[in-house]
Amino acid sequence: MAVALHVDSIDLYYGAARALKAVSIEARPAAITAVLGRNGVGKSSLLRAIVGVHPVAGGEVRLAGSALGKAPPYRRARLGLGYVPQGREIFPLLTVRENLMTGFAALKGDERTIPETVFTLFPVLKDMLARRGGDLSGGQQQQLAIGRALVTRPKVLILDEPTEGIQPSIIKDIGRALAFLRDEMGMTILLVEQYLDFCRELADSIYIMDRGEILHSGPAADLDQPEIRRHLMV
Ligand SMILES: Nc1ncnc2c1ncn2[C@@H]1O[C@H](COP(=O)(O)OP(=O)(O)OP(=O)(O)O)[C@@H](O)[C@H]1O
Repeated sequence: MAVALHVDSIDLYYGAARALKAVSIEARPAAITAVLGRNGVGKSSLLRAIVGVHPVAGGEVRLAGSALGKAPPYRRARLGLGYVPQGREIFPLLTVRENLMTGFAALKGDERTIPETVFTLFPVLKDMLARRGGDLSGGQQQQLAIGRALVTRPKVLILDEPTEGIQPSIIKDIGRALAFLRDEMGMTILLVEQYLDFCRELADSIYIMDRGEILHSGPAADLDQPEIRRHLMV
């Protein structure tokens, strides 16, 4: 069943520096929501707060209406949050199969299998199951990181700059995979990005962030507005 993710007015600090200021967003069920903004505006911090790897100082994250409170990351994974972190965080010395199996930690014993969808979406992973994660290209590692998140059977898939440093052909594969997960599996997807064209083609709705705050929200077509494009230029 498709579920929504709500972020209500969260604050996040690094020491005395406030990185998120009363940020509220909604990721609608079976839709792709993109958060855009320049370097350092707080996009990764927002995702880290949602998945519970950094504590919030105020506000609330709700999954399918239930507040997550102070639930640690492993519990959020069990409740249905899948996370693909920035930089992918593949284990370089583990094989592709072992990297995928690290997702089993979020599953009950009888659910510990790699879903066939992972290999349908990313056939290269099947060919490379016995290879070490560190031997894969950046794009293949990104596919592996998404595959590992899918192993946990997420209701909401959260991705931190999935196109960063990746060649165009693999960006297309990743875009197609995300569209399939939304359209055919009803998955709720939240991603942060700096690549405008990727978001314009793929996203249903967008948020624009600046200095820890949400400046604008609307349909992805808003990315065509000159004012918004100017704002996102580095
Ligand atoms: N561990 C940390 N300790 C202190 N400050 C941090 C830490 N992580 C991030 N920051 C600061 O918080 C702010 C937001 O960073 P964040 O990584 O969330 O931004 P971002 O929009 O994801 O940028 P990028 O695209 O570069 O990842 C920045 O000013 C950054 O320097």
